Amino acid sequence: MTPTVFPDPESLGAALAARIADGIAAASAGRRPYVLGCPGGRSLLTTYHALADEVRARRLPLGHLVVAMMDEYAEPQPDGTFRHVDPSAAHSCVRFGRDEILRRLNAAALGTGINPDRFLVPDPADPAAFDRRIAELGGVELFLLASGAGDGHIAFNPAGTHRDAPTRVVALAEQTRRDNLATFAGFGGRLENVPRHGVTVGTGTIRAQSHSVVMVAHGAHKAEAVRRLTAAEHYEPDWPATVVTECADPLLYVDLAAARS
Ligand SMILES: O=C(O)[C@H](O)[C@@H](O)[C@H](O)[C@H](O)COP(=O)(O)O
Repeated sequence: MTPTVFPDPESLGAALAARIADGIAAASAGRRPYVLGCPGGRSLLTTYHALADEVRARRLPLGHLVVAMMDEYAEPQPDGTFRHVDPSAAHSCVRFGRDEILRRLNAAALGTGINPDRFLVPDPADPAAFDRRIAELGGVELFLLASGAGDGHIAFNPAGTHRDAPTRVVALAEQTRRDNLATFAGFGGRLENVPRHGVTVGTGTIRAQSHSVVMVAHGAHKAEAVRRLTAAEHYEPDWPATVVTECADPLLYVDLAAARS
């Protein structure tokens, strides 16, 4: 893939937010849903911030926007089932989505905000329901993507994931857990604080259900991710983020620091 290089994460976020805002406006005019696939973590923060600015400046209504979070940490229960971690936890992707996306965008929307039933998170009790709901909505208009720095995980899909994997509960790879120490400061840098399981959108779901994708990588620590993604011509299971190469209308947005190193 050929990356589009931006000077810094802020200019990257501004360009991507303008693209998303165009899509939301078009969907609103056409009275159809606009499903936006969203990672938690640091990579898309500048985009979410800039999107709030776009929503405010363009007075965008958000009634057609569906925010689909790509994953959440999960805890095993005594009966062998799993449930989401406490949504008030600092590392919860549900918390991240509510604070960094819903609350921010709703505060910027002058009129209609995001309907609470249009915030989707895969449920460890019924992961397949997430894929069904996405399909019912007509797919994901734009899936925002990020790559793990150390192992190329995408959402929580670990190295070795099959390209057609559905949304499901997974055991987190140790390197994914190590990468996520940096993603969520609330772990206090202690690996034992990082949960061992998660519910994740599948690589197959991302491939089959996305109408377009933008993979974002910024910072010198993402240099290896950028190297792997630019070199990839097809899906490479040892770096699951390479699934981006097999998605419809894929783009790779990076900053100078990630591109240079
Ligand atoms: O946190 C999540 O929702 C994702 O599961 C995870 O895959 C994340 O996107 C990457 O670990 C990159 O994280 P950063 O963007 O913080 O580098």
